[in-house]
Amino acid sequence: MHHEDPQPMEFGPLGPLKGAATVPGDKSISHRALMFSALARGRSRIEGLSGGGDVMSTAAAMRAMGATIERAADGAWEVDGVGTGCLLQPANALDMGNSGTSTRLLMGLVASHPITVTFVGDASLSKRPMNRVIEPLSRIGAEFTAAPGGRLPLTVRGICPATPASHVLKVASAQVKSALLLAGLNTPGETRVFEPIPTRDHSERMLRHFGVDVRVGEHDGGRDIRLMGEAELQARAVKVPGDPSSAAFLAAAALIVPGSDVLIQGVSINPLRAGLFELLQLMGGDLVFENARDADGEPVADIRVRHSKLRAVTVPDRLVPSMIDEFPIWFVTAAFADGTSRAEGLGELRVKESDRIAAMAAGLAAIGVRAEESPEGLAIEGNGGTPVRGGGTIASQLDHRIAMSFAIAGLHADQPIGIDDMAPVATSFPPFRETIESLAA
Ligand SMILES: O=C(O)C1=C[C@@H](OP(=O)(O)O)[C@@H](O)[C@H](O)C1
Ligand SMILES: C=C(OP(=O)(O)O)C(=O)O
Repeated sequence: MHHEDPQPMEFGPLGPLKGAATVPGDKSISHRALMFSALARGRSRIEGLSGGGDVMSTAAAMRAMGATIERAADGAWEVDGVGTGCLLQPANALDMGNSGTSTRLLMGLVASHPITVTFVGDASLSKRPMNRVIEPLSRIGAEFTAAPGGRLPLTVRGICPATPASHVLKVASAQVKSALLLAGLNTPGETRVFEPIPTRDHSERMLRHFGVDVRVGEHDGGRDIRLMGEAELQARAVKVPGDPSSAAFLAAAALIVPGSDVLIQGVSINPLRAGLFELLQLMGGDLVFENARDADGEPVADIRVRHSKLRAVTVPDRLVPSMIDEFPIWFVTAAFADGTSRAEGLGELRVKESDRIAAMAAGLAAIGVRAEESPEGLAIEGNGGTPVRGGGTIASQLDHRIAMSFAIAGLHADQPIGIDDMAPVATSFPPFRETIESLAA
């Protein structure tokens, strides 16, 4: 495990943001592209993979279990996979860094292979709950030992052949859903997952792209997913679209900084990821999708965003899962709207890289924004679009999204906002600062 030196930084006004920008490849899709190509037999090629630290944790883990993963001269990644059922016993514990997605999906993959794997992670990841994956994976026969409360460090003893199961998700979590589907790949027969509330469906879409028999039915507002094991994945070419969760920061910046007009190119607008964009439109934000197209089964568009006068809004429940990672930057955006904005049903935010409700409430108070925390929500008093007071130093708590959210607030503040540590931003958006500066130039 590496501990990087903290990188304190200040963010103040930079002038209107103008012109075009791109964002790193989608983090969720990148994890899956690496895992599936590492499991396929033959050579896959991935274009647009995220270079963020979380995705590199997945790459290192798949290498440790036998895949060859190399960067080609043109920047694409080439992966030689091992074949389903043929993951190798890694020599050492797998270091998942800051990445919940890597940890939970790989726990599922390992669960149906005849190997024993220990997962470790940084201080943030070591606080996050893993029982949500341990419990259903125990039903297929895998065995676990974990730190108290079902946390990392954690060891999975996989079972082969595993017993196929039919699961009903207790939390709306694409990570739990995906862990169970990935366990199903090397399990004989049918693995079934019912999610009462639909979550991001990148695993289902990409498994089909790799030739796996995955069927999705809809009933009672939920989704019933059936996967047929033991699945032979076919090596494929994958194009990873831009990350909407990274684009969210640029879109928010353009909306709140007067005079801005920005085009964010090639972003995934998967309906189960695009909740924030719809919400910003509901608030009166001038945000439109241009040139909508398809990239290997994922919908993609360029997103044009201009500075706008925003109205406060109460977040409709139906949008919550499709903007789950965007709440920190939405809270900041709401601070510039006219009136008090509210969101409830956000209990999951308390178990992300930080407690994102508490971290945002504390940070907003520090920059002069009134916000009121409830057990599962936050209400934010907006100022109608004037600069926030700013000043102070934000504790980013090893959470990239907290750090980036307050950096954006600094772009429309009377006094610059200090962030105690911008290093975590490299987990998802390494060129964050450069991208903002290039739009301001
Ligand atoms: O499946 C995924 O790629 C992710 C699912 C979400 O987590 P949960 O499954 O915990 O909701 C999200 O917050 C995370 O950033 C990525
Ligand atoms: C929650 C996040 O990621 P993960 O769960 O993979 O750490 C995130 O990127 O906001």
